[in-house]
Amino acid sequence: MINYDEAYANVLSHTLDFDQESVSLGHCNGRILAEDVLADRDFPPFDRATKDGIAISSKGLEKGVRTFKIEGVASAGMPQHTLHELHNCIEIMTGAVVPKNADTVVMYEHLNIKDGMATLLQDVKKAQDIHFKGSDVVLGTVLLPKNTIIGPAEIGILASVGKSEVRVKKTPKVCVVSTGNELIAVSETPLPHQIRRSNALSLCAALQKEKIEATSIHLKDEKATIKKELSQILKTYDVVLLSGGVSKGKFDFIPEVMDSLKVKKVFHRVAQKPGKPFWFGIQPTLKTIVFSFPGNPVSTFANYHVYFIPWLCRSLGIEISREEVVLDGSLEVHLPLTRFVQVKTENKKGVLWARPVRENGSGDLTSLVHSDGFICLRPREKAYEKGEVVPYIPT
Ligand SMILES: Nc1nc2c(c(=O)[nH]1)N[C@H]1C(S)=C(S)[C@@H](COP(=O)(O)OP(=O)(O)OC[C@H]3O[C@@H](n4cnc5c(N)ncnc54)[C@H](O)[C@@H]3O)O[C@H]1N2
Ligand code: MOO
Repeated sequence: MINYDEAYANVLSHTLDFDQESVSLGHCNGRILAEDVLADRDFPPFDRATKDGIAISSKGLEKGVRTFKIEGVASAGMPQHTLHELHNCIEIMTGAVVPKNADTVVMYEHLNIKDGMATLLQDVKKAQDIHFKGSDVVLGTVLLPKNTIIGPAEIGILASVGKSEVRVKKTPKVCVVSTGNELIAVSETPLPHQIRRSNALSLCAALQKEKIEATSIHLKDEKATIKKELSQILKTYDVVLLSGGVSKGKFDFIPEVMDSLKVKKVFHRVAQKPGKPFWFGIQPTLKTIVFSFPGNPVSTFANYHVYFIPWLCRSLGIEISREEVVLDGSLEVHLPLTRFVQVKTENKKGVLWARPVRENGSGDLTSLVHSDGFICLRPREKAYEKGEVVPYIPT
């Protein structure tokens, strides 16, 4: 049995390199950018008025002009006007192009306008209230580097540089496979010895958060069926997430079937709780990665977040988030297991405290709704005390 750090390192050394695809701008939220996105023009692309008022030339000001004859009106969306006289002005609206020969804007509140003349009511600074061409960034600047996670702010930038189609990283094709004869469909009524299957639905929902629409399949604990189905699944998908059938039971066929399908075991069993019987491997010819999670709901859920999410981030070329919280309670961790403890976090005066939630073992899926993540407690003799900073894995 290997320890958590070894298991984690092994998982991360088997990442995949995903291809790229083009998706429409409206469908790229949450995806990973596969190209650098450059400014296709200066930002802003022209000298832009930032107030509604008048545009004047500072040369007129220098010559002592304080009352300006209104020559015309420039509104946003109009081509650039020209200011013809130093003692004239052009009324200008926010977002309009500052006229040629003008270099200063004065807002209406600082003016008295009467009979086609605008008089300054207070001192004016040259170049005020203009957002100058290229003052944010110049043409050719990298606005979004490759591997950026696309969110609402990024979509605004992509739109402004004309990307109606965006090159993004492909997400892996994932198949979620649950196993177990006791498991029935959600819509069925369980007999006393049966339970409704929930793990696959939880996993599919978690994958949706990563913009992955997984296929879900349930298999009975029959070796021949599992072998036949998995043989096809391995050929069709990049990643298989299994739940159940990996411990020591007489009907836990997954490790044996994997072996028969030439899926190379990277490791089986990790010194951790929950999720000790976790099996991880790769089919080298097909390059299919197999995460075979122990079936207890909390074990599946914890292993998905502890191992699969970092694996996905690394495969997609994005940073693995490493968070820390302050422990709000004391806990013992017996050797040699690393513990992933469900916690509920609370921000108290800018510090994120994590309080362990009440739970009843890895079969207790009801506890999962009371937590927002796991803290990772490596094994040590000394108990973990309130106030210690520990790694936190959000769920
Ligand atoms: N002799 C040993 N027995 C067990 C060991 C061990 O080391 N030696 N490890 C225990 C640990 S730890 C875990 S975790 C479980 C994992 O077992 P399996 O991966 O083989 O999972 P199953 O036996 O198929 O199921 C376990 C449990 O979870 C329920 N389950 C499974 N799939 C689902 C699902 N899709 N939705 C809801 N619930 C599910 C299943 O009904 C079982 O109750 O093994 C221990 N045993
Ligand atoms: O992997 Mo198990 O979760 O300790 O019941």
